Amino acid sequence: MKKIIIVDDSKFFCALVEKQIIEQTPYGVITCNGLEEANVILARLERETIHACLVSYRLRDATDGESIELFRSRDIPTIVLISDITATLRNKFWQLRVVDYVIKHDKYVINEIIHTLARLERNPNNKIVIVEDSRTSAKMLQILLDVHQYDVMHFNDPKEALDYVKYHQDVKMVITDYNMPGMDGCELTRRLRRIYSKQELAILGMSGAGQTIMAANFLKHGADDFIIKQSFLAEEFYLRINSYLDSLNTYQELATAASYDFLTNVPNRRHFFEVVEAMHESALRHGTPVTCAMIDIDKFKSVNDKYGHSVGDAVLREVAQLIKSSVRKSDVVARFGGEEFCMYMTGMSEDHAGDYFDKLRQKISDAIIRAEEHSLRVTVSIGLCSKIEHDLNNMIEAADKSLYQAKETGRNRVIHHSKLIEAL
Ligand SMILES: Nc1nc2c(ncn2[C@@H]2O[C@H](COP(=O)(O)OP(=O)(O)OP(=O)(O)O)[C@@H](O)[C@H]2O)c(=O)[nH]1
Repeated sequence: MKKIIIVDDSKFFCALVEKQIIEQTPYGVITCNGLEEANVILARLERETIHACLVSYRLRDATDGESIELFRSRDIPTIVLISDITATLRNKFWQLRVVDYVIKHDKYVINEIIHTLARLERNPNNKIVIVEDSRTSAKMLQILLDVHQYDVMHFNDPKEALDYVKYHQDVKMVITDYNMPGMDGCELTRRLRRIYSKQELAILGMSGAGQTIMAANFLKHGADDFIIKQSFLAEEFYLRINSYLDSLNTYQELATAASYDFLTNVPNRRHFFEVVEAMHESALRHGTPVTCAMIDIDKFKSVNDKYGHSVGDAVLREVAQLIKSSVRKSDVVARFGGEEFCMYMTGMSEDHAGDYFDKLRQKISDAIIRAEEHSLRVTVSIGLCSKIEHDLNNMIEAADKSLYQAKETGRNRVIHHSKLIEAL
């Protein structure tokens, strides 16, 4: 487990922050009450085991930020704790490349610290693309972004940047200069906005001083913000970048939460139809074989009755996991409600689909599910439909009918709609 090192004179403050970090983050904590102790502890630890440190600017045995220099000399992301800020200190902090400073007004400062630590953890997954043909300016941005642990890529050529961002949906932000060979920053912004909305990608325009119209130009072309290269404060830059990326991440988390089932972490019914309707249209156009499957856990009520609801939940999670681990990337599986899952797959013949789902049924019935102090097995019944219909709902209905017959004829079996015994 990676560690956060706290260096502060007050044992009370250290204990308070330690408790919150342990409760709210995946990190362990080491506390030190002065520079001397911090030196001893740092000598004992490998750099890779330290996630970040919280360091008081003024300590009894180091009154002028010497503790910050100690941690920065080992390249450890540093958050400074301070009672007041001045212009001189601000300058000093950014020269030392600290992640942030936090003013110790009251106990709510701890929320700010946790927030900053969470952001540091997330940032390696936040990819930022810099598009800038000036080496000096690109280097300066890279250094600033490295302090906050962002995943940074640099392009001199806007066309190459456009191609890269087009095919890499994990890029969260583009920071682009205006004057560049081949395509200016506003044009690049306009083209990127054709592909990505503001909820998917943040764009920050940049240009040199004296181009007052540039801010309006960039914003008009779809940028979220604009900075003047030589004159921005590092602190202001971080505040802007972090605020855009925080909003983007929150939006994406909400979108994921709205599309995924909370318990099993597979897509929900709504998301299933959003994705599958487009796939179904394409399959109809190209004559691709498709199969719809309804998968339902047998006698699931008795699992809840015998072991309790939380074991029932664990069984649902495990079955979802078994199904998910069997599907191909191109298949879509969703929880339709209760103990029922629906699956849509393309490109498999009816016979193959029968074999495939029989293997899945077998895999689930063989699995020993461990939940709380219990070990149990469950079976599933599966109904299939491979007769392509214009209306996707008709296929799902046919798969559902087959599932009903699988249940009626003994459960733990796969029934294909083409083999339905209509009398039942
Ligand atoms: N633990 C848990 N149980 C759920 C959840 N959603 C639905 N259920 C339970 O799933 C059970 C479904 O029971 P039934 O519809 O009678 O079906 P069954 O017992 O699986 O019987 P067959 O489908 O006929 O084999 C009910 O007891 C529901 O309360 C859930 O999210 N968690």
